[in-house]
Amino acid sequence: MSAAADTGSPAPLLEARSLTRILPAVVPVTLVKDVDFRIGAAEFVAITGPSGSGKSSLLYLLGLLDRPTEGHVLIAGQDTGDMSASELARMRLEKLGFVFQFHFLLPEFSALENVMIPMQKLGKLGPARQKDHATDLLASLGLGDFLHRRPDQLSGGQRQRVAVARALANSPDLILADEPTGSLDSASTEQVFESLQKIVDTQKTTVVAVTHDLELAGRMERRIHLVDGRIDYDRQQGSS
Ligand SMILES: Nc1ncnc2c1ncn2[C@@H]1O[C@H](COP(=O)(O)OP(=O)(O)OP(=O)(O)O)[C@@H](O)[C@H]1O
Repeated sequence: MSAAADTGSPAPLLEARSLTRILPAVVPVTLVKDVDFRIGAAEFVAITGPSGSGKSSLLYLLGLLDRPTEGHVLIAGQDTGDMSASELARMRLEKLGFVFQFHFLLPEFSALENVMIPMQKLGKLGPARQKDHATDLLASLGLGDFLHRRPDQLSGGQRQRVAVARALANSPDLILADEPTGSLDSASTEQVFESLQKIVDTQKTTVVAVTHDLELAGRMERRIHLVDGRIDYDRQQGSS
């Protein structure tokens, strides 16, 4: 049953219900334990916590890149627990965008071509419209003069903004970012942060970002703080 049916109100965009991930081993490793939250549209949320507290593991579960041992991830009220691998892949392509600490751009392709790749995979737009859309996205992130540069011809901050544009290519409802500014200097960090904030403000896309940077996390509207795989409710700030 969807969250919307439970409450009569619109389902949150992203919901974790008693989310738990335990790696089976002689001594099982608990990565995430009993995590619950609801995140709405156009929220900018930081996931913080010490090294090894489970931030990346949680993001992988939310991004449908890993499956929980117990509990549920709901996206727009839809429980992803019963979905097949191909249904999960489709949902990732249509509804989610990913940005990682390392940009993972394809080195032999230009910025424009890299941003067009998710559109080609989805197959909803023809080549001319893919190109127009990729051009608009890159221009909106201040990269209008760098469309035809390959990743090795861009600065770290520019590469990461191309990665943000690529994450936006299929107009996802939700961007999941794992340390998106982790390898950048302060000026590039600011540019990438402002790009993400702009997406939230203008496109009403929700952004959930793992970060070690507490100053940056403090500028996001809400923080989910993990300790040993669990939410530390004393340090969680913003709506729940
Ligand atoms: N495949 C694995 N096998 C064993 N332990 C693992 C595995 N993956 C993660 N862990 C452990 O699970 C815990 C959570 O890891 P995770 O990467 O989610 O933490 P994190 O908060 O993102 O850390 P960091 O801030 O250092 O990136 C850590 O203690 C880590 O060592």
